Amino acid sequence: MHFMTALRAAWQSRNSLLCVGLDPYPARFPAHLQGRPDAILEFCKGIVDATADLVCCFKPQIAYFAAQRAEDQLEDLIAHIHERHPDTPVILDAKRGDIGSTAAQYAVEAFERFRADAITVNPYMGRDSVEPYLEYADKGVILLCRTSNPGGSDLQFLDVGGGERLYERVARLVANDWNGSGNCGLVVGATFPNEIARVRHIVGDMPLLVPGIGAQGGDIAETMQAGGTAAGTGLMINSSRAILFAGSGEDYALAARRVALETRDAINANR
Ligand SMILES: O=C(O)c1cc(=O)[nH]c(=O)n1[C@@H]1O[C@H](COP(=O)(O)O)[C@@H](O)[C@H]1O
Repeated sequence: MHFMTALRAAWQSRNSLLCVGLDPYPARFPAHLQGRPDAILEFCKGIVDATADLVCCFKPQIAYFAAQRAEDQLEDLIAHIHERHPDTPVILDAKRGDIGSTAAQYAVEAFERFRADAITVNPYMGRDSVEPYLEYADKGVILLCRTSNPGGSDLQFLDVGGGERLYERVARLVANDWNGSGNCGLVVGATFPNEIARVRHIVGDMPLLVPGIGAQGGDIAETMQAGGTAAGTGLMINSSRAILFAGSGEDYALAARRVALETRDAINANR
C-alpha cells in the first residue's frame, strides 16, 4: 500500500497523530533486559506492542541500531511491526543524503533490506540526490526542512533571496517540483511553531513529521495550531525518549503506554 494511503488510514482508524520514535539506548534499558544479545529487539517489541493502537506510525532511528551492531535487530523489528501491526506504517529515520548512485543503494537498504514504508532524507544535495527514493512511488520520502535543533537556524534560516529563507525554499521546491508521485513529506520541529505555520502555508495539506515534543520541550497546543490541516490531520507528531523511558522497571512498556496515551489525548484535545 502507498505510504500516504496507509498514513491517512491510520490517522482515521487510530484517531491519532502520534508517532512513537524507536531510539533504543541500552544504558537506559530495564535491568531484566540488560546484557541480553537481543535486548534492543525485545525492548522495542515491548514498546511497539504496548502502543501500536495509539499511533499513526513508528519511527526507528537507524543510528541507535547501527551503533550497537544491531541492524539485524532493526530488520527483525520492522518485520515484527509489519506482521503484528500491518496497518502501522514505519518511517526509517536515516536522514540520508548523497549523490544519486550512492543514494540508490541507500534506497535499496531502506525499502528492500529494512522494508520501511518511508525514509527521512536530507535535501541539501538537491533533486538528483533525492530521485532514487522518489522512484519508489509508493514509499514516503520525508525531507528535512526546519529541524528541531537550535543549530538548525545556522543554515535553514539564511535568506536565499527576496526575504525567502532556506527552509521555505525547501518547502516550496518539494511541494511544487519534487512531489510528482504525491509521496513527499517534510520534517519541521515542534520547537519552532512559527515555522510550522509558514511551512503549512506553503505546502497545503502535505504531511509533516514533527519531532521535538516531549524531551525537547516543544508545545503540543502550539504545534497543532500551527500545523494541523482543516481536516485536523496532516501531522505525525513524534516523541521518542519521553515515551521509551517513561518507566525503568519490568513494566516499562506499560509506563510507555501510559505516556503515549496521555500524549495522543493531549494532541487530540487540540485538533
Ligand atoms: O528526522 C527526525 O526524526 C528528527 C528531525 C529533527 O529535526 N529533530 C529530531 O529530533 N529528529 C529525531 O526525532 C527524535 C526525537 O527524539 P526525542 O527528542 O527523544 O523525542 C530523534 O530520533 C531525532 O533524531
